[in-house]
Amino acid sequence: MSKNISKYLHKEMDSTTALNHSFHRTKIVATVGPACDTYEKLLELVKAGVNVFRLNFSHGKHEDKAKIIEHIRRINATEPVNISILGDLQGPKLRVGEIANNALPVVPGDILTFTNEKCVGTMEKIYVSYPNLAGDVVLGNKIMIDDGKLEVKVIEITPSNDVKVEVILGGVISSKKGINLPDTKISLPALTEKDLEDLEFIIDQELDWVALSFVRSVNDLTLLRDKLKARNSKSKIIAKIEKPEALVNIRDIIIESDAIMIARGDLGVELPVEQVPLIQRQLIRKCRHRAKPVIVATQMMESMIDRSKPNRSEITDVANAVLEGTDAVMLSGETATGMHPALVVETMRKIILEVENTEYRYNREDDLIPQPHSPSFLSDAICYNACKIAKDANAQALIGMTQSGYTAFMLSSYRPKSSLYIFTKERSLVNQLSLSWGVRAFYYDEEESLDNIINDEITVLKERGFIKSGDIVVNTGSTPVHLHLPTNLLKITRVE
Ligand SMILES: Nc1ncnc2c1ncn2[C@@H]1O[C@H](COP(=O)(O)OP(=O)(O)OP(=O)(O)O)[C@@H](O)[C@H]1O
Ligand SMILES: CC(=O)C(=O)O
Ligand SMILES: [K+]
Ligand SMILES: [Mg+2]
Repeated sequence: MSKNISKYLHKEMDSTTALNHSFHRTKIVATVGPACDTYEKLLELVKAGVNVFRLNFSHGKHEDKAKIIEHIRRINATEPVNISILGDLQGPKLRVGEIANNALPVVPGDILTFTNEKCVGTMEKIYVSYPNLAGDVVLGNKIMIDDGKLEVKVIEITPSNDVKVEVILGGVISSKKGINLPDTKISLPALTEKDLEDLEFIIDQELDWVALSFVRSVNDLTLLRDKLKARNSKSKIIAKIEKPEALVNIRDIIIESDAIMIARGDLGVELPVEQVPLIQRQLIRKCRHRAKPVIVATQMMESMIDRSKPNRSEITDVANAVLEGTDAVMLSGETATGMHPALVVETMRKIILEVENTEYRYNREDDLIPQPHSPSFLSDAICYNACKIAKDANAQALIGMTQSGYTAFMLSSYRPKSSLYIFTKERSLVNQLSLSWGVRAFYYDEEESLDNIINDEITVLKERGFIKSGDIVVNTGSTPVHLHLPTNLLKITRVE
């Protein structure tokens, strides 16, 4: 064992031993809001099983977010966990302004007028936060309000650039509700002025993941990537899939992003909602093939916002997402504004564990083989065969090393039955990998020799009780160590 091993033994361990619950391999993302934004509440959620906290920049102020970030960092510093933080940008989302008395009931046949001049919304006029609405829509276009709960149709564009619409599906319009224009090409930039300000904050705060809403093309991602690079940010990018345009370009979008979120809320408004289940299934498959983490989001446990038990359909939704092989499942209003944030997380974790502990179809090396023409074919072949050998030898653990994260995401993408431990000297990755299926990450920066490194890794895991004498473990690594090459080595060991 190399001399500094003890320094790795104090903190960089997974949450399971210390928090005394079994490790769920499908990760849980929870949105932070007024219902859970104190230190105590956040800690409670972590203990219930949260791996990643999402800060939604569509709501709330920077100063409140800064406090939440401080709380989460304190939890990471004092508890044996590596909770990741995800900043979710609002993106080019249109919203109505303030509505008089926060409620405007409308019925089919009513005529409304959308204007870009600020006003309190009434039957007379409703403010929409988008100067080019009249320029972008054409007669007959549908406009959805409040995630599609209400629907209107464009009947007139006035000389003063107001948009008159007829109500098709009635309901109550309240302040600040989102608007979707499924048949209109919006001419808003991928990163609005608000997004750019929020991004500065996200970079300053060194958040682990930044999610870009309403991604339409690879260009949107390149724009964000360049902004991050310009400031030497290590934040990784999540492309939120919630526009039909994204589906057309999905191959390139997956390749260019670090992870994908299936944002079913807006997605189900932007295209026929009955298409969402199969899109979800296909996106998860495609992401696994490209070794990119994927999150299933929105309304997973919606009824628990104000009830203490989920619907049967929600339980089945979470279970099916796990069976489809998603990396993570996400909670929004359930934890942000709901009545039972910790109970929702705990319930979700139980559903995940039940499926994971009884369903062994994870190892999927048969349906994912390395592509011989890929630039990373050689290291892909190592990862593929590491998983295959781990399965054949019934290995207790698969142990990978990574600097870019690539090997971790690749090993994880096979959803191996063996436990997956990742060692990295890249501090930012230790938290970032909390999003990735099955991964438990450790900080480790020795570079003496690969023999020592592998010995250390096995020792750390043995000291923690993750593996014991007689267990078989499979290690991946890279040699010569000091050259930092992509993964090129595979070793199988019986633990002494
Ligand atoms: N500070 C806050 N952070 C997050 N959500 C909040 C906050 N305050 C209130 N909420 C409410 O909690 C719910 C959170 O759900 P979610 O994050 O999906 O919001 P949304 O507006 O539907 O999402 P998006 O803008 O990403 O489409 C929303 O209904 C929102 O109104
Ligand atoms: C999460 C999100 O943005 C959505 O579901 O639309
Ligand atoms: K958002
Ligand atoms: Mg959305």
